[in-house]
Amino acid sequence: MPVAASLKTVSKLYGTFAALRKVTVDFEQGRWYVLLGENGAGKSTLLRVIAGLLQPTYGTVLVGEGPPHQGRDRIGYMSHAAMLYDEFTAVENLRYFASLYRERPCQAPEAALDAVGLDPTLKRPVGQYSQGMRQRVSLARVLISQPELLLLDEPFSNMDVASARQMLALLAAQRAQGRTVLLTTHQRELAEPLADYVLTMMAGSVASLLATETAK
Ligand SMILES: Nc1ncnc2c1ncn2[C@@H]1O[C@H](COP(=O)(O)OP(=O)(O)OP(=O)(O)O)[C@@H](O)[C@H]1O
Repeated sequence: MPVAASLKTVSKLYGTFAALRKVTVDFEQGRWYVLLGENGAGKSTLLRVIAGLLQPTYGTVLVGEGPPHQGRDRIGYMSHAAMLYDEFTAVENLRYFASLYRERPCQAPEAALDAVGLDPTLKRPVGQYSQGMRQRVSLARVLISQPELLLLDEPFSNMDVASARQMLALLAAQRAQGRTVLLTTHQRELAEPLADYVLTMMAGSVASLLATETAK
């Protein structure tokens, strides 16, 4: 099975505190991983290291064949913070983000919004959107460049269950197209039924990596 991302003895230290401790794990291409663990277990740090936003203190991270910054265009990262321009409409936000990808064909902003269940004709700036709507725009921002590796940090944290389920269906469609999804959540009952693997972190280490029925 080809590997989308791989970590070898990766540690991330803040002073003497280890947010990640000697993490070694391969993420197979086209699979869906749910990352679980208590607050502070290191889930966000793991995603940020794979996204190339954090440099590990020790160890090696590969995305495909190379380091994360080489594969940057192939990665879609969605953090807790929405990373949107509040004074712009959703279409304007997406048009701007799409313009940052020079080498990569992007979806039309309207199509990306439609795909996440938002009305592309809304003229309100996203600063006036509800949190759930902002998260949909964030997901559209991530999906617009059609990345092969999706790193999603708590994508449904402020959503109602119906919206979260819609978003999960959308992500399932991404996976069906061969994309790899790594998703952290505290709502395991929502995401776990669709996942191939459940990775549980504890105090900066991988406590377990278990295949679900879906993976078999
Ligand atoms: N810049 C930083 N400086 C010092 N400590 C940090 C820094 N960033 C993260 N940490 C610490 O590293 C640990 C892991 O944080 P991380 O955000 O990866 O956890 P998490 O599993 O994603 O938690 P949550 O579920 O609360 O988001 C935490 O104890 C956090 O306080």
